[in-house]
Amino acid sequence: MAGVQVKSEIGKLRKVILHRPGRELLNLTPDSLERLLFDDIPYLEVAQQEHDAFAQKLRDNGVEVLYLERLMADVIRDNRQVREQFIDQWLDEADIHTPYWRGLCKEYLDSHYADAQALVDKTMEGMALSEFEIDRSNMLVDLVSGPTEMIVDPMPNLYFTRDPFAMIGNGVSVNRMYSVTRRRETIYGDYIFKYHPDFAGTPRYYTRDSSFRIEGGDILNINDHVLAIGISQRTQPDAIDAIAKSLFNDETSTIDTVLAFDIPKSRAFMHLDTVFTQVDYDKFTIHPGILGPLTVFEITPDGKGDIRIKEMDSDLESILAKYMGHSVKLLQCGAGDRIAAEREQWNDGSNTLCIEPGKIVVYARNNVTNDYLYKEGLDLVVIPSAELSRGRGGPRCMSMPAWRELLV
Ligand SMILES: NC(=O)NCCC[C@H](N)C(=O)O
Repeated sequence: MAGVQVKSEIGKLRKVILHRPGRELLNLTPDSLERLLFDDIPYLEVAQQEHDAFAQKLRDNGVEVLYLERLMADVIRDNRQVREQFIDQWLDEADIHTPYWRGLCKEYLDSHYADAQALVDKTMEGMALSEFEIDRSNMLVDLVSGPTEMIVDPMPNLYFTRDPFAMIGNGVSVNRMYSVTRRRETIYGDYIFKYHPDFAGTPRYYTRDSSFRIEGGDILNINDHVLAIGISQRTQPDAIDAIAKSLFNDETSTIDTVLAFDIPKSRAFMHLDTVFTQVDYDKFTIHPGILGPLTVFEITPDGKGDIRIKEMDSDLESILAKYMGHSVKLLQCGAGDRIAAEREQWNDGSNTLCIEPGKIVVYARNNVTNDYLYKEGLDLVVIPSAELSRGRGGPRCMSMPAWRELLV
């Protein structure tokens, strides 16, 4: 199973990429929360226990669990040149204010982080001013900085491996992220898809240096011909035009239709998968809040290397039925209770990870939605969620499938 294969949202999951939350969460402070896209500070030890329980449930269901941080360490472990290149790129993008501090950071990494795994973990954790024991009496900027000042920000959102890159069929979109804080996350994917023996050579349909923003949470593989992408707070329509062209003109891709779902642009609905995920051949979870305002556009090749766009004028069920070839049922988060829907939506009640048709991983805390999904015949793999949910992402956000069995 070298390379990637993701031609649906529901085919039996065989291989997945996760990131175990690490010390980067310890560098969240009340003042940095908003900028770093968190609403509260998770208790790391418990978040790790919950994440380990998630990974174990996946293994118990026959899924090979790969960790982003280990794949990245594999890439640099025995390759001095790639290691140097990685450090330089990470420093270049770390928003370090002066060449003097860049030099100090490089020296610090070289002298303290010879071990590949320790180095990768450190790049994720960030660097605090307090780690450097140097005379700062000649630098006004350092003297006025508070003790929690970070020289390099942490990357606390890394455990949402869904977003920085996304598998589409046998290829990958390495994304340009919406926020400054998440932009550096794609460095890891870039290196893994360039240099890791299991992933090098995977066709790329989008690159991190593109002009427009797109995130993996907006990308849903409906089947091997149809891809759905959210126009959301995170993903710009221009990026969807670009990726559609790239998919239609690349002979490794079988996608011939992209459906662009125009969802409200807000934090509660940040990605399409925050409000809409497939759970079975003919079932989707959905947040009722998007049903009214949803507009869907169909994008197809025009036969001359460009694209043709058509606004769909039917309801979501009819649109999905048209492209899937059978009727579908939409299962509403909160089971029809609007307050439960909004509360559980905030904790990713619609953001399930399907591990085979009809079997989904869900957060324990969304009990109203979960009871309803259970009564609708779904097989639920329930995971603890007190701390993980503070980052505003659920089981789908916390996982990037690398291999799913094809549907028969
Ligand atoms: N696909 C997703 O909805 N991912 C969740 C990302 C949460 C993260 N705190 C963010 O705001 O980007």
